Amino acid sequence: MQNQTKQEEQARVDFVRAKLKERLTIVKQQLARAHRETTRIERAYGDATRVNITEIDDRMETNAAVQQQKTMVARAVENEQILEKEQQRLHLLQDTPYFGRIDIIQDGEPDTLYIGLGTFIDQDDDFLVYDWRAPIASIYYNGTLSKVTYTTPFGPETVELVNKRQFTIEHGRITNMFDTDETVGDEILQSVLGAQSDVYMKNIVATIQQEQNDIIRDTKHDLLVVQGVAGSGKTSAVLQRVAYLLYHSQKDLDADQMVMFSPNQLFANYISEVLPSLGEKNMRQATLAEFLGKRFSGLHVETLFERYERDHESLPEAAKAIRRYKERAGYLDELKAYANTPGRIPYFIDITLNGEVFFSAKTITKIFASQPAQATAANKFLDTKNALIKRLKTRIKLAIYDDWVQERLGSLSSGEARDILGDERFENGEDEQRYIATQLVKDAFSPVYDAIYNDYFLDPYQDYARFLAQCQPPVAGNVWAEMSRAYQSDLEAHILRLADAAPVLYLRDLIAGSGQNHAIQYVFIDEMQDYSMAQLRYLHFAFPKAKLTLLGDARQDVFTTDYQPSDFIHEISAVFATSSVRLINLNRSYRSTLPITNFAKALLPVNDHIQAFTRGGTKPRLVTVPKNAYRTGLIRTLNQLLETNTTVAVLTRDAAQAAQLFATLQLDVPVQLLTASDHQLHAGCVILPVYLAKGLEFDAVVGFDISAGTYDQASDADVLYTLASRALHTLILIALDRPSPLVAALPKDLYETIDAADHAAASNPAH
Ligand SMILES: Nc1ncnc2c1ncn2[C@@H]1O[C@H](COP(=O)(O)OP(=O)(O)OP(=O)(O)O)[C@@H](O)[C@H]1O
Repeated sequence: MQNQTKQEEQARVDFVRAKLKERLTIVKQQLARAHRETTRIERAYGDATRVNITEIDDRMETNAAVQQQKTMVARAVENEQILEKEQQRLHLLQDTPYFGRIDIIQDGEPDTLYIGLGTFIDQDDDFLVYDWRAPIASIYYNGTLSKVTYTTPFGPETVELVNKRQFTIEHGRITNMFDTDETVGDEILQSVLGAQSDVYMKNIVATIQQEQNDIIRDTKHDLLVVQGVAGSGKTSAVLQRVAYLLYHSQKDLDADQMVMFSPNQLFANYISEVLPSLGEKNMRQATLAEFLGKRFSGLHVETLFERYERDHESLPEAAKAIRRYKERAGYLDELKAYANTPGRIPYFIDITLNGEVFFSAKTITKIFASQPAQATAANKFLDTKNALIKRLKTRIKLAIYDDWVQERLGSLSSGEARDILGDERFENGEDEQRYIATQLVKDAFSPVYDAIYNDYFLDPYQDYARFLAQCQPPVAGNVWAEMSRAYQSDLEAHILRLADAAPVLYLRDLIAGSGQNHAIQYVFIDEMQDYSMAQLRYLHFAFPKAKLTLLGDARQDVFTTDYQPSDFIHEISAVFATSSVRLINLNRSYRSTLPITNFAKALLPVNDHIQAFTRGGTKPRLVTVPKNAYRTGLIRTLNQLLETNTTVAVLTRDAAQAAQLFATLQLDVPVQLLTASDHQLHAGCVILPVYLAKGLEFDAVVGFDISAGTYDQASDADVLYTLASRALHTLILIALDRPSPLVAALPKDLYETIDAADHAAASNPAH
């Protein structure tokens, strides 16, 4: 591009930055003033009004004056928050005010628009920068040079796009810029993808690709399913989608009303910087294990990782069949029918107080059974609860004349009596005594109240056991009975297996009428292939108002290949049959170099759809070494890789192998072991089992023990594919004794081989 153009563009960058600086000074002053104002109002009206704006809820407030003061505080706080957000946006724009420019002709008038992380308007109301999420900015991502139509809140608009320019601006200097007629050209993408990785994921706003833009801007569908090959930007697109949705529903949507289910805590941490880098708050994040664990107090719900490690030892055919049976969406339908069977009584247990039965299971059963037979279980349950509360109240009234109460009354000090009375005043001593006696009884009976309120009289675990007993099992009766026994003995050890967790929760929620969160508006599920249909159905039930975005890759099915057929997409559409569904396929893989993507895709039996992004690099290396002589070579390799790479990962088959390898290497390589309970990724060299690396990426990946015996089964191809596709620039596979047949069978031109003798000699000349 001509020098003069570049100078002109640089002059504009300088101009915008100067304006930004001016504005920032003003906003800082305004913010300081606003803060003083908030403090002043809060002080003036005292503690009663010191509220967080989000706490201004629908609690009844009788005192109108206080209400008015609260509104004033809320307004002041809100004003401060708006200014804070603006300050944050201006800071974001300082280094890189924008990354794109479009020249358009609209209604015969030429116009030039610059696109950046946020809108910036000067005092003359000129738009110096447009937010990348503004309707007109979609032209930048979607349009080629011609007439283009974009959607506005008032309907479609058509303009002519005459030029599109991309910039890389660092610390206010344009380091790269060029015009393109493609959607978003390859050159800048090349340099972004060629860079070293970080321990945090970066945002991709400057280089969003057209098909990713569709995911980001879809607001029409209740269910968006993104099936994308490894490294195709599913996670990236979905995070920009969150930012997009927050921008477009500023008034009605808060980040707290969005939940992202992440595959593990490392991943949650890895993506945690993307939204803040876009000037937005992070949405809520949870792993499925955390979500389930919170709902079962006192029980440990088996995690996917624990199950994977256990399966790895043995997974008999019958166990697979049982798991498939329980993980169907239909299993939950059967549970629902079971829960609402007319005349059926859930499994109730006694409510006890101090070791004595207070309300027996028999009494509770009678109350439940007396409800209209056709009512739902939840309605009957609610009526039962109300009836129990009523009976409790009667028991309290009667109990105040019991001896123990009268004795307690007699021995109360005047201080204790005053504490109980609080602000209550009575006309005569008798009423006062009755009040105090009632409070004493209420206090003594409070465990009963808690038990009723918290549904402790329902035993969903045993109720589920009864359900199991009446199922039409997919295996022989004695095998099913054995599973039921194992379920009971696990319960005694306070363990609930993963396949039973969502069903037990569902049963409990159906009966107790609980477990649904109506406030959540969006749920995002990453690595959807790791979820069973039953779990997805349960999440749909738990967040009934939420629109869902599911993303995943059926080919990175590390956890379930052993027993699940993979027509996932078909099934999923059936599970959410009532919603408006859109399926988007992402087939272009951006993460890895061309040789690594070509190698990874060759591992899969069906791979024609995977398109590699053409970024050059060295071929993957397969090093075969004797089983007991890998150490020296591996140490050398890792130390070498660390010289030129920010992140290096050694990926093992399971956690035990990772721990063992760590113990072997830790004295000679600066290396860290990562386990399922870790939250934080580190730069440098890490060792972790491959399943924990899902969703993550590293400059260099060393696959350890890619040997015959470790990766033998056809289904292991998915695990190897996941492993290989974690690498951005370098992939090295270490086979012990003999390489995995899955790799050995690949065309030889896809990788380089280094044989044992060379490796041993190169790694350890003393040998
Ligand atoms: N449009 C883009 N511009 C720049 N980088 C991109 C783009 N799309 C994807 N990438 C990069 O490609 C890599 C993979 O992206 P991401 O992790 O979102 O993919 P994914 O489909 O979720 O991967 P996987 O399923 O393998 O975990 C990341 O480094 C991301 O920054």
